[in-house]
Amino acid sequence: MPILKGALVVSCQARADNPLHGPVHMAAMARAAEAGGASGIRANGAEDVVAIRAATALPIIGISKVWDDRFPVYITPGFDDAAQIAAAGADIIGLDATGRPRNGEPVERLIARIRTELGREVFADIATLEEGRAAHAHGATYVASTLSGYTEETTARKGEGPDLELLEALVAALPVPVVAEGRFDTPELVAEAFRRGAHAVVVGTAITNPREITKKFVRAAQAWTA
Ligand SMILES: CC(=O)N[C@H](C=O)[C@@H](O)[C@H](O)[C@H](O)COP(=O)(O)O
Repeated sequence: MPILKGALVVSCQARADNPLHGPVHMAAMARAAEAGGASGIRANGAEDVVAIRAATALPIIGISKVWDDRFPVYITPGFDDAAQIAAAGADIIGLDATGRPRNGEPVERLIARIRTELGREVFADIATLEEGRAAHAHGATYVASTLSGYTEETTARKGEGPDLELLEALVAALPVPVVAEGRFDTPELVAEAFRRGAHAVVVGTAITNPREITKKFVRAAQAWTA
C-alpha cells in the first residue's frame, strides 16, 4: 500500500534506553495514531513491524537501524536488513540514501534489489538536494528530508527546526513524491510542509516520545520557576 498524498505518517520508534521500547508499546502507539487519523506508520526493526502489522492495516514504512562504529549509515544499510523488514510486513522500505559509506552494497544496487527482488517501494532518507536527485535517479519511490541535520555536511541545520528550504528545493527538482520528515514538531509546521509542496509529512518525537515531550514542558516549568 502506498503513502497517499496529504498523509500524516506517525513514526513509532523507541530505542532500548526508552521506557516505551518494545513491540507491545509500539503497536499500541500505532493503534493510537490510527485512531487519531494517521494515514501511515514508520517503524524500526522486524519485531516492531510484525506487531504493528498485526495491529493495523495502514501502510508501514519499515526501517532497520543497525549501528556499526565503522560506518556512518545506520538506517537499513544492507539488503538482508531490508529483506527482514519486508518479511515482517513492511509495505515500503526506508533506507539511508546518502552517498556515505555503508556496510553493504552501493545504495543504487540496494534500491534496485529492494524493488525487483522484494517487490517493495523505496523511501529514501536524504540530507541534501544532490542526494535527493541521486536517490530519484537510482529509482527511489519517495524522497524524504529525514537526514538533514544528521550528516556531517548538514549538522548546522539541527538546532534550526525542520529543513523547509531543502523540502522546497526537492519539490521543485523532483518528479517523485517528496516527504517532509525530521523535526516537524507542531501542527503549524506540518501545514507549512504541505504549503511548500510536501506529498506527506512524517512526525515522530512530537507524537510518540513522551520522554522528550515531557522534557520540553519541564524546561518551560524550570525557566518560569528559576
Ligand atoms: C535521524 C534519524 O535517525 N531519524 C530517525 C529516522 O527514522 C528517527 O529517529 C526520527 O524520529 C524520525 O525521522 C522522525 O523525525 P522526528 O522525530 O524529528 O519527528
